[in-house]
Amino acid sequence: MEIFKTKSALKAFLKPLKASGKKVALVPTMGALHNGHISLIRLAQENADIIICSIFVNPTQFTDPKDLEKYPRPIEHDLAMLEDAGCHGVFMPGVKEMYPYGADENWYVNLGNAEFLLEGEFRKGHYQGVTQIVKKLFDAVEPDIAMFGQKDFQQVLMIKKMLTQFNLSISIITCPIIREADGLAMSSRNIHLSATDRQHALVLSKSLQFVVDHFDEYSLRELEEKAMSFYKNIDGVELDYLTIANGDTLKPAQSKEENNLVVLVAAKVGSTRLIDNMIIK
Ligand SMILES: Nc1ncnc2c1ncn2[C@@H]1O[C@H](COP(=O)(O)OP(=O)(O)OP(=O)(O)O)[C@@H](O)[C@H]1O
Ligand SMILES: CC(C)(CO)[C@@H](O)C(=O)[O-]
Ligand code: BAL
Repeated sequence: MEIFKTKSALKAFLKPLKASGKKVALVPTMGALHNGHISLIRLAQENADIIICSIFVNPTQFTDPKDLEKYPRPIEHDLAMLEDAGCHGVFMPGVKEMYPYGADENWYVNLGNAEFLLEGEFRKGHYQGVTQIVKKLFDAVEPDIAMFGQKDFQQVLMIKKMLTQFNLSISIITCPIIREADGLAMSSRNIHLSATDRQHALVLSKSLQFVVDHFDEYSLRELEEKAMSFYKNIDGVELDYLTIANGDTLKPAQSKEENNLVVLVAAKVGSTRLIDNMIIK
């Protein structure tokens, strides 16, 4: 497995492989890898010849400086996991390599109204940061396909909008959410959960599962109310949103007859903010 710190070294590695017709997949991450990330690598292997994983904790998508500061960075462990998984190359640039003129670049990606809903409401400017760095990673790798997790449901929509704006023909593959045995969605931030938080965090997947399991029994708003009531009286858990939304617009669903429905949640558990979602249909 090769490690690249610069775009030019990465491009030099990929050039002959692309020239010989190899299909390249990019798996963008912020490191602190877990089995959710490895599932993205595995799916990439089924769909491409050369797998590049990027590890870059992108400062511009963090709206809370403390969140950025304490984001886990176990790089030796990450590299061992990627080597084991059979990844071909790891791109781990420094901040200067990605933002040579400073991180406050003054450009804008038109992401439509959904940019400002859900995560966009609680993390202002987050999706500008995400889509700008993903555009830079796409420019560096020029992959045929790129893998993203359904766990960041809104992120996938925003990245598809960015592709449209820049007329990029990269195929985006959305990978299912990998969960711990008890239902908690794997996340790099789970490491910050205390033993009590870890138990309390199960409320996210349980409330989503309730909506999926009881979808035929109640109205949309009743389902949301009942799922939100799971969060009452749990010490240290603070719900940001729980909504049944249209999976294309992310606006609250208006009818159970809509085709693409998803239930999404974000909550602070102790000092750790977690997100999760389940596709209803
Ligand atoms: N449990 C999971 N199952 C499938 N994909 C996942 C899972 N967790 C993260 N991913 C995906 O892995 C990619 C990299 O995510 P990232 O490095 O931010 O990890 P993370 O676990 O989501 O961390 P955090 O949520 O704490 O930022 C994203 O496309 C993300 O959606
Ligand atoms: C896509 C991404 C790597 C961009 O920094 C990040 O948002 C993530 O890990 O989901
Ligand atoms: N996985 C999403 C990246 C973030 O929370 O910033």
